[in-house]
Amino acid sequence: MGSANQSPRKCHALLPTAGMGSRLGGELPKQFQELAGKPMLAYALEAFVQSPQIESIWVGVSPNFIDNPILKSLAMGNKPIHFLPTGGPTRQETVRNTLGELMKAGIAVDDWILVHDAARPGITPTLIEKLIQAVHQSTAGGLLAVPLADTLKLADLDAAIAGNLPHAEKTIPRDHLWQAQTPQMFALKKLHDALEDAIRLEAHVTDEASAMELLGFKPLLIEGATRNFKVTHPADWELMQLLLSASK
Ligand SMILES: Nc1ccn([C@@H]2O[C@H](COP(=O)(O)OP(=O)(O)OP(=O)(O)O)[C@@H](O)[C@H]2O)c(=O)n1
Ligand SMILES: C[C@](O)(CO)[C@H](O)COP(=O)(O)O
Repeated sequence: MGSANQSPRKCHALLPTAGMGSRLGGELPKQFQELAGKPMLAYALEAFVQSPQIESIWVGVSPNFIDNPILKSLAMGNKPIHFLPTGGPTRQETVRNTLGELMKAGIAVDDWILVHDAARPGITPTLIEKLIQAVHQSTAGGLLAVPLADTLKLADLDAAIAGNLPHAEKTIPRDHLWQAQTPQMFALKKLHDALEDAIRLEAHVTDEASAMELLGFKPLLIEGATRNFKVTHPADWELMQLLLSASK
């Protein structure tokens, strides 16, 4: 397979950062809180700045946060990082709005966009390269993901309704089940239009791949890494702090 650099289709990163981080808590949204010495968002930005195939980086920010000085402190390297006030009430609206601005800015409609959660600071240039190499010649796009390792239990619904401890009702076969990570890599306009449809139809879409799947695409699943887990709860924050401190 040829190098991604030979592809006429360029690659760009898009980081949605308009979430509240309510499950983590704290004074600031989690992506702007200091984790092992710098704002959590800085780690993912660094990984994309260091990835030679990434041409430009676009960050979807809540309009309420766009003038915050933290954003200025995040400028780094010689690659353009564009902070845009495109944050919306849901992740998919933030991504859709930011993709719309990329098209207005003249990014080619079939360029590759790698959408990555600001809350996954464990991403590395090696994982980004692996995704691009595997996906850049596909038609459907693809995403990092990890095969499920644990045994899966379905809890009884009655207990959940009554507020009691749940019981295992049955075990669900985990064969062929993967946990979706990010980056998720799709063509700019195809992804924009897929998210637009999903939002209009109020479809249950929690990542870019699910919007593409609704249109019949079958995105490639490329094995990611445990270190690329999403920081959602306080226990994730503590674990990520240990990991990032140890990698310094
Ligand atoms: N309206 C939203 C909601 C989420 N995100 C972003 O989507 C990514 C994944 O979301 P998650 O980690 O679940 O973050 P929050 O929505 O902030 O978390 P919570 O549900 O705990 O508030 C994060 O980079 C987050 O900032 C976004 O840009 N716009
Ligand atoms: C995009 C994602 O990180 C893939 O695992 C995930 O779907 C985001 O989930 P959340 O519902 O915003 O927590």
